[in-house]
Amino acid sequence: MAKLLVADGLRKAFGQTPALDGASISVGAGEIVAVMGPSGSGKSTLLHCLAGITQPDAGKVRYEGRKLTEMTDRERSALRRGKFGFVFQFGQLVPELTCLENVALPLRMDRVRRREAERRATEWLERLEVTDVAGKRPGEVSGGQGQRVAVARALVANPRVIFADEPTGALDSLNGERVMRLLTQSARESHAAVVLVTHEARVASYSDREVVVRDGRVRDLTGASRG
Ligand SMILES: Nc1ncnc2c1ncn2[C@@H]1O[C@H](COP(=O)(O)OP(=O)(O)OP(=O)(O)O)[C@@H](O)[C@H]1O
Repeated sequence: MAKLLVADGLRKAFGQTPALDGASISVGAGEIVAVMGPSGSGKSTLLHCLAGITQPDAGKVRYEGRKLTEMTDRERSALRRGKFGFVFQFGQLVPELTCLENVALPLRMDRVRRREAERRATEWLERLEVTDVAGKRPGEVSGGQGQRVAVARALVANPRVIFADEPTGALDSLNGERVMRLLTQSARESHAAVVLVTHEARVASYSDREVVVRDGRVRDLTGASRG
């Protein structure tokens, strides 16, 4: 499989605390990878480095062969806006905007006209089974609905990689399953890769491949099980 995103030998410390200690991982186009591991092992830091949000102290991240770690901040933000989508534990929707406007926002930032942006946002609300909340503000919807809106927003601009950090962490198991089913189904239909940080085996089971981060390093479970 062609490798879309490759990180090699990432190191990152916060003061005296090492978060990553030589972490390497690669993600193929359209591949869904679950990143598991104990609390504090470096999962979120790894995700932030892969997404170009955090600069590692050492090591390289390449997206389609281009080194994120050597881009200017401006180039990195352009790449994030154009190619990446994000879903966090708490939807992080803009509270003043309706759910429809939240989903349309990435398109509006790309200068898509309002009517077209809202038409495409409406399609995504339909796919995520949340058309009924289109006119509501995030404060007026349930946790599960809010996460489905956040997934719609992450996918609306046709990203190549979705970064999801504990996307079901604040949901009960039924809503968590629904979010995971819709997230992975939509990503597969869009041929988007997913980097999914989770500590729940049930959530990780939606992925194609599981890796474990321990003490700032990555172990590929698939490779380990082969011997
Ligand atoms: N911004 C920061 N400032 C200081 N220390 C940090 C920061 N971010 C992470 N760390 C530290 O780096 C280490 C790895 O943190 P990280 O959040 O990547 O782990 P995690 O595996 O995602 O944990 P969890 O499952 O609890 O979210 C931890 O010791 C953490 O306390």
